Amino acid sequence: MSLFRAAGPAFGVAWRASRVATGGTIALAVLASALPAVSAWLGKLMFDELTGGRDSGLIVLLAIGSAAGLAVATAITAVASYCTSIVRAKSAIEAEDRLVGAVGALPGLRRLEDPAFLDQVRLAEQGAQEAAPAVLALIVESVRTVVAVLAFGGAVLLVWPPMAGLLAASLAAAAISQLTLSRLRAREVEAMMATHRERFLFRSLCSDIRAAKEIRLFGLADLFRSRMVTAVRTATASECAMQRRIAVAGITAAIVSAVVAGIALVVAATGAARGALSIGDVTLFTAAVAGIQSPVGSLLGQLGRAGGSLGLFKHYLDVVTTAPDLASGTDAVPELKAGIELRDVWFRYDRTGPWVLRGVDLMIPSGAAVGLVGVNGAGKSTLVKLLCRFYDPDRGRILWDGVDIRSCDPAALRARIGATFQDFTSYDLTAADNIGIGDVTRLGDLDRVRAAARLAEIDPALSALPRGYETLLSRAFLDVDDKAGAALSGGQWQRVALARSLMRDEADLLILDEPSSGMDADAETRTHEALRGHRAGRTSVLISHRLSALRGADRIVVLGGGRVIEEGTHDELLTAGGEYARLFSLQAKGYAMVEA
Ligand SMILES: Nc1ncnc2c1ncn2[C@@H]1O[C@H](COP(=O)(O)OP(=O)(O)OP(=O)(O)O)[C@@H](O)[C@H]1O
Repeated sequence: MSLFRAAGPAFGVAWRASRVATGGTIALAVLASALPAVSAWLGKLMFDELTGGRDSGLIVLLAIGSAAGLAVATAITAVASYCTSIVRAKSAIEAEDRLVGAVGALPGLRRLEDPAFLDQVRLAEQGAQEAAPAVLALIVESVRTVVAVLAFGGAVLLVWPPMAGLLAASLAAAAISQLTLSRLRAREVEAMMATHRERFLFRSLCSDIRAAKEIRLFGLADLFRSRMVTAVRTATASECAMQRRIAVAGITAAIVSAVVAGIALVVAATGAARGALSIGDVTLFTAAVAGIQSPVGSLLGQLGRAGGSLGLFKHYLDVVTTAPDLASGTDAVPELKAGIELRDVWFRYDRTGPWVLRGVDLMIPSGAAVGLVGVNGAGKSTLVKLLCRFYDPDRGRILWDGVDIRSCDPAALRARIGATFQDFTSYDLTAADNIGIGDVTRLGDLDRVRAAARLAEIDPALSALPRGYETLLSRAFLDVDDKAGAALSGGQWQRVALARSLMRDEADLLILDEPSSGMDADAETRTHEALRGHRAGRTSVLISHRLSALRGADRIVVLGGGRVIEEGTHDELLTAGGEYARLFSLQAKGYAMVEA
């Protein structure tokens, strides 16, 4: 998309954000633009009267009129700039809302795992803030310029026609250099994206509480600081080079316009000396040259700034119109009756990468508890992500009661699933919200929240917090009463995440990916017993490296080489003496050695 084709949508953002303020800004600009010409004309009449009729009453009136014209123009400009600030604030909300909405509405995870897309989102954020007010300012400057050129152009043509050509040539040269600069500026921002990303990464690492222990223990502070400084220096050097170009272009433009204004003065003065022009004509002519140069200069400056912002706004448009990363499915998802079946499912994260799943065939019967086992990297979490339809299989199908989930509305499918992911999120929210968001329809239902917390055995710890369930679970933000929030242990956070997934107590499918890896052995056993009771008769998929946690599962599935290599109950798999039996006896031996 060409730079200025993005101008229409950018103006659309301002217009939708506030029609009154946007329209008002433009209308006031038209008004304010005409006044300097009126003022200059009154000034010319005044000078002519001074050198001609010398009617002092008229002279005073013309002087007052000329000054009043300029004063009113200044007042209108101030009101217009107030309107612009409203447009700026409201269009930033409008654009940010749409941008965040578009990213949040992506149904899958693929785009968010693509660094190029993430860079584009960061550029889009910048474009979303700047483009609408920049385009509005460009329109205002254009209006000012057109009115000024029309109003003063006649005077210039009348006095010395070649002056119009001279002005046009100097202004065209400035326009070309501004446009080139604006393109360079936008390209520069894009090119420096990786450097800014690195700079941000190291800067945030240095103050991130989650990294603080390792940074201190491994003595990484200097390493990260120097990497950040290197990134900052690279970005600064490039920014300085760009500023040099802008300065050179600015100085050249200033010299050219001073020369043109000088020529105008010489032409007018010699004309007056020859008696061809009146003093009033001289003042009008020189005011006209300045009156055209000034708005055109501002317009060109704004053209440069708007060009840079529109370059970034193109990324905004790309992000907000980005195609969904999953084929659209719209079917409702009925309650699970028979079960979920994976039929010859193949999957890899990118087209050229290795296959993670290579033809998985698996039945998860409704009402059954299925345990998933496999070494690190076997694809257990990947399989779970496919069940939630964060990605679609590259080959094969996942059937929900016989219906391919590709045809289902992803949101409807996910509404039927409760899950604790291995890399769950610890939200900087209150304890109640941290659990309640597991079912946003019951976010404020404290009884439900506490029931889920009791199941996950975290209710006593949360009740004992200074503000109970209203305590902020964050060390990064202050509580409502300006006190630091509470910190939980790793295992306690895991229980909070588990409670969150249990908020959907009617979920057709509960997925628990290593839900108890951070819990002590007692707690793990109790938690699994409680979950078994709670989930009796409901479908669940449980992943755990501690095989004892899976003993009670109705069916245990072992993944290896991207396929299901064993399947059966705990006893059946032990009897079979395969991979599961090997892993189980290894763990049992470990416990026996500890006990001995
Ligand atoms: N988002 C991703 N992008 C690219 N590759 C990924 C991604 N997530 C996982 N992988 C790769 O897919 C493979 C399987 O990962 P997965 O997390 O499914 O394994 P897992 O069986 O759950 O392992 P673990 O027991 O360590 O949790 C790994 O080789 C991993 O590198």
